[in-house]
Amino acid sequence: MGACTSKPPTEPQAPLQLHPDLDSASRVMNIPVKVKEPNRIPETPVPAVITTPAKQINTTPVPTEAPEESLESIQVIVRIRPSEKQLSVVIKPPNSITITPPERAGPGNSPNPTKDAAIDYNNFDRVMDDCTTNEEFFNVTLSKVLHRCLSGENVTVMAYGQTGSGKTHTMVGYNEDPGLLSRGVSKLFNLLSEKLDVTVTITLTVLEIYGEEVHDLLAANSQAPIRLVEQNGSTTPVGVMECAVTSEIAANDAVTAAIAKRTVASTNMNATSSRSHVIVNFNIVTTTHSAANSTAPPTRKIANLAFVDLAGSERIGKTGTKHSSQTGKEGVQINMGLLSLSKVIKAFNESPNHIPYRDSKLTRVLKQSFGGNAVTLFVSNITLDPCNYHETLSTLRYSSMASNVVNKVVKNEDEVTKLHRQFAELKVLSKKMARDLDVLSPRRLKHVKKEELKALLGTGSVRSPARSPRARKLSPPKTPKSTKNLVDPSKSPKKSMSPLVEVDMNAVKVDLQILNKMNEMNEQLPITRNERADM
Ligand SMILES: Nc1ncnc2c1ncn2[C@@H]1O[C@H](COP(=O)(O)OP(=O)(O)OP(=O)(O)O)[C@@H](O)[C@H]1O
Repeated sequence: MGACTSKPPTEPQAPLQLHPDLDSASRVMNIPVKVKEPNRIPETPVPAVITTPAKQINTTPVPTEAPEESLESIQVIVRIRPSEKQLSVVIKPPNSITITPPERAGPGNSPNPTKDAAIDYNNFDRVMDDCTTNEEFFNVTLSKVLHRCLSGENVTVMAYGQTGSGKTHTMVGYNEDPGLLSRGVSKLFNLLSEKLDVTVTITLTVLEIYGEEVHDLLAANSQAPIRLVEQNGSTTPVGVMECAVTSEIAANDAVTAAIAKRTVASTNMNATSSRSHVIVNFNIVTTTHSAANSTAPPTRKIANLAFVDLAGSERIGKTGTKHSSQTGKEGVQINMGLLSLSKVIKAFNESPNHIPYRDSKLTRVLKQSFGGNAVTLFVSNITLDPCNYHETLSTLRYSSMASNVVNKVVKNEDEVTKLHRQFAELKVLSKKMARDLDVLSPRRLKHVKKEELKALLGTGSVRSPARSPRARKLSPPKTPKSTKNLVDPSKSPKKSMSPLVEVDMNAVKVDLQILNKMNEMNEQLPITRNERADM
């Protein structure tokens, strides 16, 4: 550790910022506002709304199957911030870290009770050491899952850890080394530029959770509290500004301007400490048209890409603030919000029947990312400075528990696409049903040749079903005469069949029941007689 060229941060770097129009003076505390060129990573000027001529469009029929649901654990990636003093650690790539406790855990901390007992964590998805650049970090994390947004899957990336551990550095970054946000936006637009058969619309919302208040950072009055409502199992903010973004530049500018309104303050632990949680949401609607059938409805997938930069947990004593000060009160509120998040994570491990999402605004807003419908990347930011030993252990403990949370990821489609899909499904089913019923109808059975029936029944020889002991055995006790001699198809081995009798045996079983019912009602008995006559 520590052999890399990146230096421990002595001077706080200027955060990635700031839009010239920023309206942050009233919210930013104790730090001067610096106006810089908005950060941009290499640009590909791609319009967000891409409409292609019909001839270039690929054939995409209406999907006839329900979207699959995949169960996926939250991916936890530990990132270590450079620091001058280092705890003794062993990192075993790619995913394990062992920490040896210091003799004393540092000023203000109690003596270490488990002296010399190294603590081993090996259930992370990845551990990235303090030499890792933002670019490398992006390449092994978000970059690998971003494409899933284009097929309608929600993706959340969130940074968690104590104050000053590098969450904003990871998420937002700096002009020279942009973070996951602008790298993610850049890659998203690059991916879209490669998709020629779709129309895409992207809208942006930016929320701040400050204490127990939710603010809309895109609104002119970003301090007006926003109400949350529960809708279809997830929490929706009411009346937030949605900004349509049509290019990478527009998206980055809008995000930079919004983040500049976030509340920050200077503490002993971090000169630009975030006093609120920020959630940047991109709502991505991808519409695919069918070139083969111009009357076919387009299919529409909807995904949410969320970047969550949490405020850091802090010990009021260490931050050098007073409980009664504004910064001290904010610290208490931040800790309370994070406590509710750790309770949610803990509940998945200890009492999964009740997950206390409703305990705070933070956990309500993040509900889909914990146990819900999202591919979640959980970045666990830590420092190895011995004086932060207990905080680092706590972060690792909760991160380890977070890796046990399983989400149900679905390819989201809009209501119209869903209805069309269900209608197409019904059509296929009803056709199949009609075909199966027709195969079993007395009229068709009369003409089924012996060989074909042999193949259908999967038997070496065809006997009169009435005389077959096997058939008798399989007949249900109260089967009406008319159908009791038909062999239960589920008991027959499935063999290849002639086209005439190409039929799903399970479907036949169901159809048999229907036939029985029909025969019961009509008191018709010709099937057995006809079969016997033919055989
Ligand atoms: N990987 C890193 N390499 C170099 N410097 C870093 C790294 N991570 C963090 N820093 C520096 O450490 C300081 C604190 O980082 P940052 O503001 O990202 O912490 P934070 O976890 O967001 O803190 P808070 O919760 O208080 O907002 C900043 O000056 C930042 O530049």
